[in-house]
Amino acid sequence: MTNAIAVLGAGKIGEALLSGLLTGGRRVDDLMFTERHPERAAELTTRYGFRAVDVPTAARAADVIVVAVKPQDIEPLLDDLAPNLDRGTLVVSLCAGLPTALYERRLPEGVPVVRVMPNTPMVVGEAMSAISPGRHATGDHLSIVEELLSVVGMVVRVPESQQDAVTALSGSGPAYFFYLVEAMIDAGILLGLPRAVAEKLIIQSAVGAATMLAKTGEHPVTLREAVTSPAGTTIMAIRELEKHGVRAALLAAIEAARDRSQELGRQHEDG
Ligand SMILES: NC(=O)C1=CN([C@@H]2O[C@H](COP(=O)(O)OP(=O)(O)OC[C@H]3O[C@@H](n4cnc5c(N)ncnc54)[C@H](O)[C@@H]3O)[C@@H](O)[C@H]2O)C=CC1
Ligand SMILES: O=C(O)[C@@H]1CCC=N1
Repeated sequence: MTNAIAVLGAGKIGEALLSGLLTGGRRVDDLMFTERHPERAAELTTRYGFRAVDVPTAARAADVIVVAVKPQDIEPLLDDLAPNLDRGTLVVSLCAGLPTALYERRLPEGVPVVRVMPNTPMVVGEAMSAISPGRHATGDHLSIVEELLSVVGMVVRVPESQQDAVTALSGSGPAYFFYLVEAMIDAGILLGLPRAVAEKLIIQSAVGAATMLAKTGEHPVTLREAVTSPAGTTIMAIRELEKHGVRAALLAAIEAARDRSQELGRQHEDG
């Protein structure tokens, strides 16, 4: 088991990972972070007891460095990290779009890098994380990352060439479900239901449907067909969804997210 872990950038994902590792049995003394906003750093230290450190301390003390800043903030962070990093330290990037080659170019020669695309259900231990090795990452490095992330959800290995698609699908995916739930609650309001009732009905339906998908192993089409009675209510709704191009909208939306992930990577090609 790796010992010390440092998260660089303790925002939503950084906090979710650190708190998940703590809940999963890691010692608080082995969990540290850097954060550019002092109020945010104080908040995390007060809430969990994690140590706020600077980049040189993180680089010296940690076996694994997890980069969790926005892709747009990566350049100054790499400037800080490069002169301090030991080539044996494993670097794990959670940043959308950023290729392992960027880190390999900017950090000491031979540093192992693993690219990860997690998602926010990490806060409830239900993340979906996809991991890919960079040029110097071995099977052992992948196992270390798998062990770390399996505490906060499921982990799959994918080739790095698939990471932009993964980002569009599962990285952003929770937002699509939240958007759908939000719209369905609005529909409840349209039909005259009290908001609290509409919320309860839709959220439990979402939980139930997700649990059926995860537990029965049935194909989504089979599960939908079981709800769709001949000349019943569901088929009337499905006809409207088809008429309004919801399926095509989803395909186009996810393609746009994939394109944006690729673009974020290209913005750092000369870095
Ligand atoms: N939010 C999401 O659903 C997901 C985010 N990601 C990726 O995770 C990364 C973090 O995303 P969020 O947590 O949502 O962003 P966030 O904005 O909540 O967190 C980023 C944190 O990094 C800090 N920061 C920025 N530059 C820094 C520096 N040089 N040193 C120390 N701290 C610094 C910021 O103050 C902020 O607290 C992004 O690269 C994003 O692409 C990946 C999967 C899902
Ligand atoms: O929207 C974003 O760029 C990040 C990456 C995946 C989910 N959130």
